[in-house]
Amino acid sequence: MESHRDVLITEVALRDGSHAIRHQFTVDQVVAVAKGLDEANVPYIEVSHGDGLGGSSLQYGLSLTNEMELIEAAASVVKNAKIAVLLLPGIGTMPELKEAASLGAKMARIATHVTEADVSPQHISLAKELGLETVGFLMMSHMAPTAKLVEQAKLMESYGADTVYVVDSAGALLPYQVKERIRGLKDALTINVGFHAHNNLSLAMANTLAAIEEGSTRIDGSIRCLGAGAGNTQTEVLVSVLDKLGIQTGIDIYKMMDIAENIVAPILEKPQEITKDSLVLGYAGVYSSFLLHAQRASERFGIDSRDILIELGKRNVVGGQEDMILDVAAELANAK
Ligand SMILES: C[C@H](O)CC(=O)C(=O)O
Ligand SMILES: [Mn+2]
Repeated sequence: MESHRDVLITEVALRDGSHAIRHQFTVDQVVAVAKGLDEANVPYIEVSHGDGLGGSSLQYGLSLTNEMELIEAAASVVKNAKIAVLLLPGIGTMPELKEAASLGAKMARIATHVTEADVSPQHISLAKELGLETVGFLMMSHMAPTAKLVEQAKLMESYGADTVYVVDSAGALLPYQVKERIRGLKDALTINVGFHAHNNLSLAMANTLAAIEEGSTRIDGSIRCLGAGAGNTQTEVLVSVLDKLGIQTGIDIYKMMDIAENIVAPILEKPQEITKDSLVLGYAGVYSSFLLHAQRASERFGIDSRDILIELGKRNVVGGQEDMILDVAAELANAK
């Protein structure tokens, strides 16, 4: 029997968490996590390279395992959960989306920078043609005022998306800003509104609750906080908090705690915490997935990683401009 769910959770550790472990997921790890999440009755499980389909590259980081193998493996072990994939037009291609669907993906999340929804119509249409549940994912949502965000979300709705997400890629939004954005979308759209948080300012839970209060019914979390930067809203904590609030997710809390402790914690290269660098991501409004790249550039050029991140924030650098991390570090080193 289908569980009643007030809020539908998408677990993103097997995609956003890929950034945190340098895209080194193995098939065994993905199978163990996906199987556990399915048994805990998580409705959606996202599996891809951290930067989505086709992300494995020198620019974004090479994957240990071909993501299609990971998607196929996850799809083969889940009984009820739907496997989701992320696709950034310009990184992932239509053939890759078709391949992911043929391997068992049931949801496509088409991600663009918050002001660039107009690069997504073909990908959203294809996802719909393939029979996939389709989400528009507006990244770096802190960089646009609510009116702009609403305009862009309406474009995605007009292309056929079933849901549009406000994505706080940098973990830079404050609760009142989340409320304003979700309320704007709820007032203007007829489709579902989702929210994806990062915990760089320790606000992922507060922001997620603010989003739900304003009517967001699609929410992302990462178990054990396995996501870019300081991670996302910690899923097992979120389902416990929502349960206390009387908000049904249909997810088994004990099972989630056990998977977090026994399966996911050993995958983490180090425990997820808010380090000085992840704090600066949120403070400066820098894309969470830049964290490890900036730390590597810091070692290579002998520059404080915080200075690199602050400078990237001043330059309003967005996803896809990872090459700027090296440029900025080199410039700062030359200026020393
Ligand atoms: C490609 C990004 O990692 C997508 C995402 O999770 C975000 O913007 O946040
Ligand atoms: Mn993210």
